[in-house]
Amino acid sequence: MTRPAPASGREGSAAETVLRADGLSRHFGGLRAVQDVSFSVYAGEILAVIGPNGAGKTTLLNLLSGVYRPSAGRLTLLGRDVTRASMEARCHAGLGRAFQIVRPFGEMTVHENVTVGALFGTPGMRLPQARELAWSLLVRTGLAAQADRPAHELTLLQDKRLEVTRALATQPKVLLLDEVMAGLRPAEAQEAVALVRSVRESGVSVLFIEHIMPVVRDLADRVVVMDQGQVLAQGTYREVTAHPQVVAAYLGSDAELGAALGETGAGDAPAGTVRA
Ligand SMILES: Nc1ncnc2c1ncn2[C@@H]1O[C@H](COP(=O)(O)OP(=O)(O)OP(=O)(O)O)[C@@H](O)[C@H]1O
Repeated sequence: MTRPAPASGREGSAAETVLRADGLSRHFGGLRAVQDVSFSVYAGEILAVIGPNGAGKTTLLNLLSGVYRPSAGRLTLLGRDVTRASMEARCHAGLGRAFQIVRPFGEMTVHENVTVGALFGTPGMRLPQARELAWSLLVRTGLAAQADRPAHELTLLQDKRLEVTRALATQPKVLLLDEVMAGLRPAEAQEAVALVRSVRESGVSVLFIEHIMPVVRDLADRVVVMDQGQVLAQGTYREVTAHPQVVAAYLGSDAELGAALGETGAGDAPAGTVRA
């Protein structure tokens, strides 16, 4: 499936759909944590998923990566139905994930940690090849100087770099990021933003969950807003932050985020393409 490229400065060419959710739902007993969620991630795109606490963002990420099976709906990765596929099968099919809480193998070196990611991500990859791939990725993500240090010695920002590098070592076409900016100081968050941009430049699409609105504004080509398990709006940052229901959802739940929305001057923005 193709459509015009997202609003990211690459208009004029058609963009391939790399990940497509159709009517994804996940219920826990009577609780509809995710309800009939549909969206696409396009090649070369950075897509943010935002929403107030409890909106269903993490559950959605768990549905995408295969931690949970959906109660209903369908997930397509690079044209292939992966709705029932295991986490491992999704990883091998091109889906990578980096977690908010980083859990490297602390006693292993940084280079060994990434090598494990490479071996896991590509069945049949030989050790020398995995070590070489790990090294090239560490150079790219700015961790080469730490390559021989035990992972437990890293700073929080370096930990996050390692988490992203390990995920990249599985050679994904789409990378899922779960609040990777959490806990970072503003200057560190800027470095992490640059890292995510470089991931995209390397040809990997990115879907990220984030609470820090300036990061969403700076990084996302498009934004999917969730509330109470459903998609409230999707569009560019300006479009979704101009959407009255989005503003209401945030102001009703989180004053800080509401203020962040206000700071965009969103009331002036056109809301024409936002779908509620
Ligand atoms: N394993 C589970 N069992 C039961 N309920 C769950 C489970 N996981 C999530 N929920 C519920 O589903 C709803 C959505 O939770 P989820 O963690 O996906 O939201 P979120 O948008 O990621 O929130 P936050 O921003 O606070 O992390 C919440 O009401 C939560 O309590």
